[in-house]
Amino acid sequence: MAEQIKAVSPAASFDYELYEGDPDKLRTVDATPALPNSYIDPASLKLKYRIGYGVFGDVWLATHHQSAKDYDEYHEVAVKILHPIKEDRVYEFLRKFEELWMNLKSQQLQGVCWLHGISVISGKICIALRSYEGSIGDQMARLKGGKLPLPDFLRYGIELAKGIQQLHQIGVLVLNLKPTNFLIDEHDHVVLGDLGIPHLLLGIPWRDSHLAFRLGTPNYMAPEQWEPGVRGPISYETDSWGFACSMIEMLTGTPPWFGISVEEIHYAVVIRQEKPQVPSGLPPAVEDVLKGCFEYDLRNRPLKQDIIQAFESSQNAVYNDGSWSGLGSNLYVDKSHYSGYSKWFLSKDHLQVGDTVRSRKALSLAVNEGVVVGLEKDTDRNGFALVQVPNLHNQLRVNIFALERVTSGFALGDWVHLNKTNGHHSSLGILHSIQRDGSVVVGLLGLETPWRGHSSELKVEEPFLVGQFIRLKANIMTPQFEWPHKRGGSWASGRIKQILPNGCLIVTFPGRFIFTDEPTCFLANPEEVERMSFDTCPGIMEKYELVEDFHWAVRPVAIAFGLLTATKIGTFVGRNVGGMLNKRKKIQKKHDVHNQERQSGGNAAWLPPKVANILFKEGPPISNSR
Ligand SMILES: Nc1ncnc2c1ncn2[C@@H]1O[C@H](COP(=O)(O)OP(=O)(O)OP(=O)(O)O)[C@@H](O)[C@H]1O
Repeated sequence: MAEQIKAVSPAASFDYELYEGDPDKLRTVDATPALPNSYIDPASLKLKYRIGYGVFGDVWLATHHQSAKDYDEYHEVAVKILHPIKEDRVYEFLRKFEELWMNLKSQQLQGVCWLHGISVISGKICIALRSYEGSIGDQMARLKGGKLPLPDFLRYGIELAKGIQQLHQIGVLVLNLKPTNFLIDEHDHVVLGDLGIPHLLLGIPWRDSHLAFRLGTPNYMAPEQWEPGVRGPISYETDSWGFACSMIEMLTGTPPWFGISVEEIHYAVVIRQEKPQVPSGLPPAVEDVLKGCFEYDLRNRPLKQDIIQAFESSQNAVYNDGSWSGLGSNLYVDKSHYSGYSKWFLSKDHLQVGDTVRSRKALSLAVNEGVVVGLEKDTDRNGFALVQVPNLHNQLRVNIFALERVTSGFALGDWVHLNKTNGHHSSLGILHSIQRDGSVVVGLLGLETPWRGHSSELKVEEPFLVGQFIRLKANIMTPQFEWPHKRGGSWASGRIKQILPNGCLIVTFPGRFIFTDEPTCFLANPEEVERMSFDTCPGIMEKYELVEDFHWAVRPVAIAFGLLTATKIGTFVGRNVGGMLNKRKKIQKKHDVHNQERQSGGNAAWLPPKVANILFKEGPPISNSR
């Protein structure tokens, strides 16, 4: 494949000359797939001038010449010229693009920009789009303060959310949502100008190894987007984060994390888990849904449907001057979290009559397993279900948020193990979704996007829980992630602080004293660790070591306590032994005195006679030996 691509990619440094070779060379070698339908002959594209540049490449204005027997047309197009990718991967990109192109042509999506096709010029991928009036970014640049008025913000927000939803429906993630990628047509409607270029580039490296590949533009990237194989997977809710970042910029005129370096953004978003600030004064439903888009765990974020609903409900309540009546928008303001699940998480799965259900694990409700026999109104958000529980005469009326659906023995959030293991990624992960037909989506460490399969390929595993103590399994010599040692050189034991959606564990080591410049949290592959508990620790030493792992202060305190105890015992023993010796000495002395008295005739010369009489009233017979 590399040979064919080389045929269309002379290694000349790119200026804006067109490829002059034979595009048919792409299909010369045996078994090479034919040129994709979306392929544009580079000779038919005439680049005019550059109109923009970004993270993934430049945008040029160009003309696209199309001719056949009965027509000869020139279209003005915008050509996105990507940075060069590895030559042997160009065909892979063309194939992925073709899939997208076919989907778009068959679906006629309204909310996304019109694609003319794709070409390869001087070895660079060129995506030809319809030329629009400009972008929202351009419009903002012309406005005072760069802020859009609230009615425009809501209207564009709805159109964009619908466009994103359409792309999601054909399985495409945008991953590069930002105002410069929102294009405006002649009727002032907005469409998505980036149809998931980062998604198409997933796993395809740049030719220039110095060019950092990022799955998006840093200011708008969700935490899982920075390293999806580690903190992923990326999924539809990843675009909710990017959408909310863009909305904030449209409202305030400033992108989130403005003015700070890429490294600092990464540290703030991924490590410190900070969220962009949502401006106040918005209709409550919009504020609520935007805040929901910044949940660290993507499963807790709203989907596009929720966003559209919140924006539409608020649109009716907003006047042209930007003020809003508050009517209609309060309906959706419910900030409740059920034991760590956001309402967005809970509303993703709708119960139906006939579903097997059980209480959510974190709740102490007594429904082990039952069947839904009835649903009350408004079950999407806040309804109640009637549940028939075996051996119970009456049905239970339970808030639907307190219940989870169980299908083939699995429920959302279960820890699961793939029956077939694969060396490329972990086989232990977390169930993100299960349909009633058994199709499942699982988050697995090492996979950038969710694993999709059937429940018959999984088994339920004992869950890891936040707060649990863990250690590396004995057979792990080189863990996937850095793992600290104890002073003696053996692996330290840690405590689970957080569990990522792919099962990757964030672990702290409270038994280690941390110096300011040392990391406090470490990552762990759940397949490489085992749980520790007092009961399973075999000996008293192991139990003590577990206690030491609770806090770094345990050991010094234990040593201090030991020293104190030793000192006390020493003092105690010392005193007692000393006391006994003293007593003995006294008795001895008494005897000596006694003897002396006896020897001195019963009267100590130094004692008054009365006292001596008392002391020695039972004294020995008086002798006068001196
Ligand atoms: N199809 C188009 N029609 C008209 N103008 C366009 C089109 N595509 C892009 N532009 C213009 O080019 C500008 C920059 O687009 P470009 O996509 O290069 O920048 P970016 O979005 O910052 O980068 P990237 O998408 O690489 O992250 C846009 O703001 C817009 O003015």
